[in-house]
Parts: sequence; C-alpha cells; structure tokens
Amino acid sequence: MNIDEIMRAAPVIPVLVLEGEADWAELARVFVGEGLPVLEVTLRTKAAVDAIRTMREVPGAIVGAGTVVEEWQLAEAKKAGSQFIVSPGLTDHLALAVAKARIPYLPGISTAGDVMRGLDLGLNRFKFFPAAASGGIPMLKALTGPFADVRFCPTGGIRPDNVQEWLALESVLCVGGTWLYAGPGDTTAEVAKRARALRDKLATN
Ligand SMILES: O=C(O)C(=O)C[C@H](O)[C@H](O)COP(=O)(O)O
Repeated sequence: MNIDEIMRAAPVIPVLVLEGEADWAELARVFVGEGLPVLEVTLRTKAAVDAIRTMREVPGAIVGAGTVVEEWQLAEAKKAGSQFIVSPGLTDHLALAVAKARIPYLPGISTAGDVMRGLDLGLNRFKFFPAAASGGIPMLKALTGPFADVRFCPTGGIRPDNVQEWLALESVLCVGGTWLYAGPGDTTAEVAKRARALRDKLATN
C-alpha cells in the first residue's frame, strides 16, 4: 500500500502511546474489529518496537511507527515490520532516508514552506501537526488553497467533538488522535466502546 491508500483505509488513525506490558495483539484486534485498522504506534516508549512487531501479525492491521525523528528509529521501525512511518515534522535528511528504505511516509507539516519542501522531496501527503495549535481548520483551509493536490491527516487536538468537522474538509483523508486509547489500565472493552461511539458519530454524517 502507498501512503494515500493507507490514509484512505480508515477515517481515524489511533495514535497509540503504549506503556508497560499488555496484550497488544488484542488491542490491535479490537481496533481492526471496530473498523479502525490503521494504527500509529509512537516510538516514545520502550514497549513500542515490540508492540509493532506483535500488532503487525494481527490480520487486517496496518501498523505504522510514529514519532520517528531520527534515522536509527527508522531502522528499528523497519526491522519491526512497520508498514508506514510518521514524523512530527519534516527534514530533508529523514525524508530521503525513508524514501531509500521504501516505506510509505507521512511527515508532519504546519506551514506553506514545509509543504513546499515536501513537494520538492516528492511528497504530497502530510500529517498536519499540531493541528489545533497551528491554527486549526482555518489554517488548514488557508494552507490548502495553493496546494490543490495535497492531502492531509490532521493530528494534535482532534477529539470526538471536532472529528467530523475535520473529516468534512476535502483536503483531509483521515485524522489521527490519541483519545481512543487511554494508556495503562485502559481495557479493551472501553476501547471498543470509544471506537463504536466514533463509528456511530461518523455514520450520522
Ligand atoms: O509524537 C508524535 O509524533 C505524534 O504523533 C504526536 C501525536 O500525533 C500527538 O501527540 C497527538 O496528540 P493528541 O492531541 O493527543 O491526539
């Protein structure tokens, strides 16, 4: 799958900060079962790389590594079987390394200059990050004016009460958010409940 196909595979990408020990395969199965198969596991925790390896084995799951900011993390993410890479920002160095590694890439942008640098690098799919703090929907609308073919995954401040507004934008293929998984102590029943509430909400569009 290329990055466009991955972005179109689900309206919301759960951004997962996985800590401690838990049945990560079961968590992935819940998301897949609830129609959210694209998962971003942030490389912010010790558990992340093993969790990617485990979740990757769940049928239907499309598992990527997030918070990739350095080249060694890219190598780890690739070794664990990551199907895509997400970064909070965009640097030429990392973007070229990801291209060389031949993994779909979703780097973060928040300015017109970022988008232009991405286009120079052959990229036209970006994470808009941090979406709310960078000016929210008015900023993304203003940004997309000059870049008609560019598509985004806004992340950072997306919540159940504003997710529909973001997804209604033509330039938005999907959004990312951490709210679907609350961290250690969260149960798969609670996760499933949140995912179902989201699905019901999106179905009323
Ligand atoms: O570390 C990264 O590279 C990230 O991916 C950052 C996350 O996308 C945001 O932290 C999402 O934050 P929420 O506003 O809680 O949904």
